[in-house]
Amino acid sequence: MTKKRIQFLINPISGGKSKKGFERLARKYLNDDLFEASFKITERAQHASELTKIAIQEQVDLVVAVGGDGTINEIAKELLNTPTPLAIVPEGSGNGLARYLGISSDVSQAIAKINKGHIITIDSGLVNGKAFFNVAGMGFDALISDRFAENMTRGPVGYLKIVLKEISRYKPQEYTICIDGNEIQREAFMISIANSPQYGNNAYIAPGASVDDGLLDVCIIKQFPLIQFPVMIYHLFSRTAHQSDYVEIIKGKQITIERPQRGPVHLDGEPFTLDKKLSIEVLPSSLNVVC
Ligand SMILES: Nc1ncnc2c1ncn2[C@@H]1O[C@H](COP(=O)(O)OP(=O)(O)OP(=O)(O)O)[C@@H](O)[C@H]1O
Repeated sequence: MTKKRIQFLINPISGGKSKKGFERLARKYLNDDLFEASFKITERAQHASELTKIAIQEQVDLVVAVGGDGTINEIAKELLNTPTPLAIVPEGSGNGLARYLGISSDVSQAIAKINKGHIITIDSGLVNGKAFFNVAGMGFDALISDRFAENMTRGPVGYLKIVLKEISRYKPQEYTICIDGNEIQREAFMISIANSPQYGNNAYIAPGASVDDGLLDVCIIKQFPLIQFPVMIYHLFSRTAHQSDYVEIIKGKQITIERPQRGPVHLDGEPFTLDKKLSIEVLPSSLNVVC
């Protein structure tokens, strides 16, 4: 039997965790009767995309993201609408998509899934032509991703520190939102567009979202009094965000959002600056994932 060629792409900084022993550990658990493995370490942002393009040219059978949602994004956007599946070894700070897909952060268990080779097809989303697979967002959400990217302390503690610093001075923005032809105006603290239910670390912004329903969940979070912050956090972690008076969730396929000016948007936690008008759409069944 010909062995499948598998390309591991390792983000050395994701999750603030050293991956020095990763290759040895992965080789220990990977079934070498089935796979011929190659390992590459990313050297900078977007390098995982470049390496994925090369893997596709070399007709590799499977590309593995060893990192968090940002690493997955860089790899998956190249695998989008190709037959080549993505596999994930969760090594990020939040691991939103991997947690939703039930992929363990334990390397032996994540590799066991690869050995089994069960593949599903999931939806993805586009914001002004840029792909996301977990959650995209604007407003406070995007500002935090921006700050987090510059931050030296990765992981949930670093994230929380930035949130606490920025939250008291953040001003909500006016948005005109059109979801499948229905236009609404909202003043919002932030808007998240969810393909899968959670940001990461089991913080569920869209408890009813599903990666294979052909829909995106538009989560509009209104400005809330600071004293309500612990209650908002409780809603996120108890999967009850939809029950909060400050959260409105509308499902849709074609979405446009217009804001006062060009500004930050995050795609799977990675910061970008995009136009004031955002065209968002779901790409149903567009990515194969081992899980
Ligand atoms: N060698 C490198 N040096 C610096 N940055 C890198 C390197 N390789 C990849 N990156 C960047 O690291 C960033 C963070 O990766 P990733 O999102 O996977 O981890 P995380 O933020 O810790 O996890 P999560 O997104 O699950 O919260 C990405 O923006 C990626 O482009």
